[in-house]
Amino acid sequence: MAKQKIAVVGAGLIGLSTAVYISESISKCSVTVISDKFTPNTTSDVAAGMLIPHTYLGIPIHQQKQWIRETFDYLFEINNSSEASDAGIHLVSGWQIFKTIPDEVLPFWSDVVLGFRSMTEEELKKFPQHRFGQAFTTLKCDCPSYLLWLEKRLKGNGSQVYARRIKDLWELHSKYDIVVNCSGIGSRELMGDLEIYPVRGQVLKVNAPWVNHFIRDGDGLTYIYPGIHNVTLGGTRQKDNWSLSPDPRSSKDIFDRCCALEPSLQRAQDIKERVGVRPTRLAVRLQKEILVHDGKKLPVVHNYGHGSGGFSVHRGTAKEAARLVGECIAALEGASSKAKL
Ligand SMILES: Cc1cc2nc3c(=O)[nH]c(=O)nc-3n(C[C@H](O)[C@H](O)[C@H](O)COP(=O)(O)OP(=O)(O)OC[C@H]3O[C@@H](n4cnc5c(N)ncnc54)[C@H](O)[C@@H]3O)c2cc1C
Ligand SMILES: O=C(O)CCC(=O)C(=O)O
Repeated sequence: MAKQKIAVVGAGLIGLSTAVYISESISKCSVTVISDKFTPNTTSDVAAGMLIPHTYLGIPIHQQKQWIRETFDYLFEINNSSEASDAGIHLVSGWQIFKTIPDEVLPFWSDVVLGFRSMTEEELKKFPQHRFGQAFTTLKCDCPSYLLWLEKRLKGNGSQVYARRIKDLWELHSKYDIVVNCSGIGSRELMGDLEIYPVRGQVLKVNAPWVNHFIRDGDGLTYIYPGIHNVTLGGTRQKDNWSLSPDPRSSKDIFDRCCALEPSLQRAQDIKERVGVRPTRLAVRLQKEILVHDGKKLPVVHNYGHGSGGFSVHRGTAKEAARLVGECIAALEGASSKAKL
């Protein structure tokens, strides 16, 4: 039987990781990634890349936990291999701190990360404004390195990558059998999906190599995430704001908030401002849809709307998207053998 031709739209984290999963798990297909932007110009490049799960209110917790576990296990395996430095994956330990005791003293992902425990009184002395804290070790991606590594894996297994903006997924009908839509916030226009909205995030990337413990305020607004090449200082969460221009007042506010938690950051050098728009949705859209035009059909698998948590769940959602692609292939093969009878 001829190989099914799969087009993956989007070359951010979700498109590349989904394309890798499909190309490495389904032998009866060829994969082409089509995107208008690539690393270093995607939202995924701006992210801190921490595996710190965010809750999707529209998805059952057991499902989210499975995605997080699959992602953690996958990246931990890379971290334990000679690929770790190329892929930009490393372990990082630190603290999430709270001014008041949180509702979730034991979050649902506490047994996925490593060594989760409450902070001791001695540790909390570093943060006199905070009363409670959680200590754990998690994984972090250096985002541009990880995106390049995924792209290299794809090209290495014979997949194609093209630059092109898609106005309508139907454009792909004449050349491809199945389309996988990983266009992130682009799906608002591409699919007319008004359930997805932008949440603007501004961060600073600074040189402060002496900072190697992460610190996250439990309100989710202020964080210090040490990485391989720089430390990410955050942040902002501005709903319905599309602006990709850095706002100097936000930069000062972020810097001051982070210095209040880690005063040594006053000496940070080489401060760069970065902005991204989180593709936010109550639930990741992970489902099949059949587009129909003039009696012709095009199966589509959607995988978009990862909001603040794309890095934390990407391998799990890529696996689920690949499973749906497998179902589309089975249906296409079933239809073509029936046609031959
Ligand atoms: C400041 C900030 C910090 C973050 N930190 C973290 C973190 O620490 N941990 C975490 O888990 N998550 C984090 N996130 C969230 C994470 O970045 C996102 O969940 C993730 O990057 C979404 O990936 P994506 O591939 O869906 O989107 P994108 O990276 O935006 O990729 C979408 C792709 O689709 C392409 N595209 C769109 N429309 C079209 C079209 N019509 N035709 C062709 N191509 C199209 C784009 O060019 C792009 O290549 C952070 C986000 C921000 C903004
Ligand atoms: O929320 C965090 O701590 C990680 C960074 C992030 O996911 C974000 O800013 O969206």
